[in-house]
Amino acid sequence: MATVVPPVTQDSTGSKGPTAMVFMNMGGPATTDEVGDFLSRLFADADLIPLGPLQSYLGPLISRRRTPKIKRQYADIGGGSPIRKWSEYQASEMCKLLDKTNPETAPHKPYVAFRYAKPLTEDMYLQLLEDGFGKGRGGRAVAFTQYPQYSCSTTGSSLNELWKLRQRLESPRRNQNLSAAEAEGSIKWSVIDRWPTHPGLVEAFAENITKTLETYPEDIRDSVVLLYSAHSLPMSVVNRGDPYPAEVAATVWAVQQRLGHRNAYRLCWQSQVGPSAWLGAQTSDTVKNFVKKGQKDLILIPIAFTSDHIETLFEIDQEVIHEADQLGAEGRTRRAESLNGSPTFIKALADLAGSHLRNDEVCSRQMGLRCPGCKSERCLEQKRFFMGQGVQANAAVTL
Ligand SMILES: C=CC1=C(C)c2cc3[nH]c(cc4nc(cc5[nH]c(cc1n2)c(C)c5CCC(=O)O)C(CCC(=O)O)=C4C)c(C)c3C=C
Ligand code: FES
Ligand SMILES: [Fe+2]
Repeated sequence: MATVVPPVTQDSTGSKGPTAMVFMNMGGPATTDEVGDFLSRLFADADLIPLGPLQSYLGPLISRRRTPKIKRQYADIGGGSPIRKWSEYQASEMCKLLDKTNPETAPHKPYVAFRYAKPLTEDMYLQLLEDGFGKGRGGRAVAFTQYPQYSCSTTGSSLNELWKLRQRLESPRRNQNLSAAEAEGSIKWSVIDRWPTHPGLVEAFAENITKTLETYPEDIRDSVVLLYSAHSLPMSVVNRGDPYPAEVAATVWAVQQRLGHRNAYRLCWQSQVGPSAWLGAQTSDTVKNFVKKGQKDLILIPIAFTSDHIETLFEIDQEVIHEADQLGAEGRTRRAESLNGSPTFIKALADLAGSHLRNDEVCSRQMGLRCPGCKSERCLEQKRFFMGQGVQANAAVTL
């Protein structure tokens, strides 16, 4: 494989570098004016919201109808989502650590690829090519999902999009401008597809929970109930066999173990949208029930997202906790801080990425296995592509 023309000085380039570290996530509107575009991309995504043959008609209709309400929510949390700020910070701090721990793949260059907001996956890909990756010169890039637990509706959707753009921008079959030789030297992708029980992630959650526990008087601290809250899934996705509910539960169990099971806990699910059946118990009902029964000392812990977003800043802080107070919680229902800029969390990201790079991993074995109820050709093709990128090329890709 040809090497990339390094975009930085030769001195800092290791024998296998440079390496692009691409943080994948859903993204969020940076300003209230971007809410319409964000929702229209979200409702156009058949991997997240399958609307059948009417997707291109119904998607824009539903997104236009929801825009005013969601705009107000972003206005209430300060006018936009902080996800871009946190993602860029986390990625660049992680790359600084990797340059020290993994000099052979240095320099590590941070990129962010969002599914529904800027910078979009396409913006990231074009930037990679402009920076000297691909275009016949090869180079290595790691698609690092920022969802710790894998769902086909989140990480799966981002990987399908990445695979689609790779076909469009680098495949000789789709792009007549590329010769076969150039395609030979296209970007070598690997994927960090899930990390629900990474010890550093668990430590970072445990640290933030402990900080919040310490705001309660010592004599009642052990009787505070920990309410882990994750974005829910439609039951149709759960019943298809999506891995997310089991992986979220694995994170919760690992954090509970790290905390020594000193507090009782429940895992509950938030943010369901629309009239269909979603996985419960719902976070808001759970809090209301506990408070009504007299259990007011509750800590809400967002467990499936690594930075703040409307679901923490609006739904938990302004709706759920407000409701608890109205029912008499007297400020005793609180929220643990999101991971955001936690140095423990950033060290965990570097540790995870560092061993992925050192071990030349392609993706997890688990990624090859499709959901038992999956009928999507996109999933099949995407998995074939990413599984076939390296030494595991002949590993079971799936039916
Ligand atoms: C791990 C996190 C998430 C999963 C799993 C997830 C699945 C999922 N979401 C929808 C529909 C919507 N989600 C919306 C917003 C939204 N979703 C997540 C995370 C997960 N979603 C976040 C963090 C956000 C907010 C983004 C931010 O604040 O920056 C929305 C838009 C908001 C709204 O209209 O209410 C929709 C719609 C489905 C259908 C789904 C599983 C199939
Ligand atoms: S929906 Fe899970 S693999 Fe396709
Ligand atoms: Fe969502």
